[in-house]
Amino acid sequence: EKQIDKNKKLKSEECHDLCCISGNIASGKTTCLEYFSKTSDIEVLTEPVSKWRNVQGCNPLGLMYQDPSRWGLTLQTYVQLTMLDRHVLPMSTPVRMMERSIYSAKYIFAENLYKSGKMPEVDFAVLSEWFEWIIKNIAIPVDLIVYLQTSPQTCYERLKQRCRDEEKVIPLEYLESIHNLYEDWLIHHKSFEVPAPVLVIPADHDLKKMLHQYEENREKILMAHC
Ligand SMILES: Nc1ncnc2c1ncn2[C@@H]1O[C@H](COP(=O)(O)OP(=O)(O)O)[C@@H](O)[C@H]1O
Ligand SMILES: Nc1ccn([C@H]2C[C@H](O)[C@@H](COP(=O)(O)O)O2)c(=O)n1
Repeated sequence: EKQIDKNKKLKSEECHDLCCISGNIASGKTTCLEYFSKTSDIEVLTEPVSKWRNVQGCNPLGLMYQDPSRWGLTLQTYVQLTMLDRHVLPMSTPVRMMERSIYSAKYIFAENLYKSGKMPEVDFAVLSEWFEWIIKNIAIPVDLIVYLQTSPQTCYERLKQRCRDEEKVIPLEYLESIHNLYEDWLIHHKSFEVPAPVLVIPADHDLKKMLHQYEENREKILMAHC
């Protein structure tokens, strides 16, 4: 409750809009953000994937895909830190669009590692305590979650096309698990509290149709505040 109060206070005082673009791996989040980045007065923050691939010369993303039981906590701790860093950056424009959030890192990716038996219980407990501490003590306001809803098969095809080295080992089943966790969280409300209203955009379509849908939803996305 305290957290909700804090969020409201921050929102009414500053009247800024934070919209998180969420969805499965390779669902088109970065492409969507690139499109909106051409609009003035919008700040776009993509996920800091380059950091996850290179922290002081090490590659926790690659290590996690090679051996999730050993490196899952390492990656997710670093993801949590870098996402928090994104959330607390002071806003300099009326609207910020951000790729995913600290919530999806925990509720989707950490949860998936744990539920699939690839993250040991003690690792999950430590990560969970960190997460709970953060959301209790630091205001992380989100005004809107835009969910790019895709089929896992579409993501699998786009993932192969993108061809990121670390992700070559990802099977379709992994994308299906991530998809189910997103659906349970944002559509069926069966898992965790959703921190903001959700706008669902069907995202299996070709780029032309996607850009058309972004235009159709522009107002809703940019005017989620106040
Ligand atoms: N609507 C679309 N149709 C076909 N390919 C797409 C579409 N949107 C994105 N892509 C391509 O799919 C890959 C993943 O897209 P990206 O925006 O990087 O996804 P994400 O940021 O969600 O991981 C990229 O190669 C991108 O060019
Ligand atoms: N909490 C997270 C967030 C992301 N990842 C992985 C998934 C992808 O391989 C990569 C970047 O995701 P994308 O922006 O392409 O959807 O990072 C993770 O393992 N844990």
